[in-house]
Amino acid sequence: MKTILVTCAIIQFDDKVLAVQRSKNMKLPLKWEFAGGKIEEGETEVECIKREILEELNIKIEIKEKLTPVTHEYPDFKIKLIPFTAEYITGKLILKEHSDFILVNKRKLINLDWAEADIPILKEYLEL
Ligand SMILES: Nc1nc2c([nH]c(=O)n2[C@@H]2O[C@H](COP(=O)(O)OP(=O)(O)OP(=O)(O)O)[C@@H](O)[C@H]2O)c(=O)[nH]1
Repeated sequence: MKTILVTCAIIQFDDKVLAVQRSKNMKLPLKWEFAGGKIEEGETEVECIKREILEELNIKIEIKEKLTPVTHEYPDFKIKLIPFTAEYITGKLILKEHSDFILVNKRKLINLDWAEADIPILKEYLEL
């Protein structure tokens, strides 16, 4: 099975963190994730995550740190999910693809129904 390369960003807004919910017509419907998307040809990981965040959320972010990538096999596809921590810089948050978002205290993130590939990332982030 081919592995899809996907970046995602854990975006901090002061003391809160952004999580977004996939819409019911996307893959992994209604699961929570960190915004991001597939790396395009000729693009670096950092270029990808900044582009995806602008496209999906209409905001600009500053990348802080790369966390450990996670390879995960779903029943019908396999991804390598490449996480970054980031900080919100500017722009009004507008959801272009997702059905919902939440800004929560880091410790409350664990209560959401996450896409499976995100669980190890969330654990690493909670230990930072
Ligand atoms: N952006 C993002 N995608 C994730 C995360 N966790 C995770 O399993 N994924 C999966 O990675 C895949 C690629 O992300 P994407 O956002 O570009 O995909 P997409 O919905 O446009 O895919 P599609 O157009 O093929 O349906 C999705 O199938 C998504 O389910 C995450 O935290 N962020």
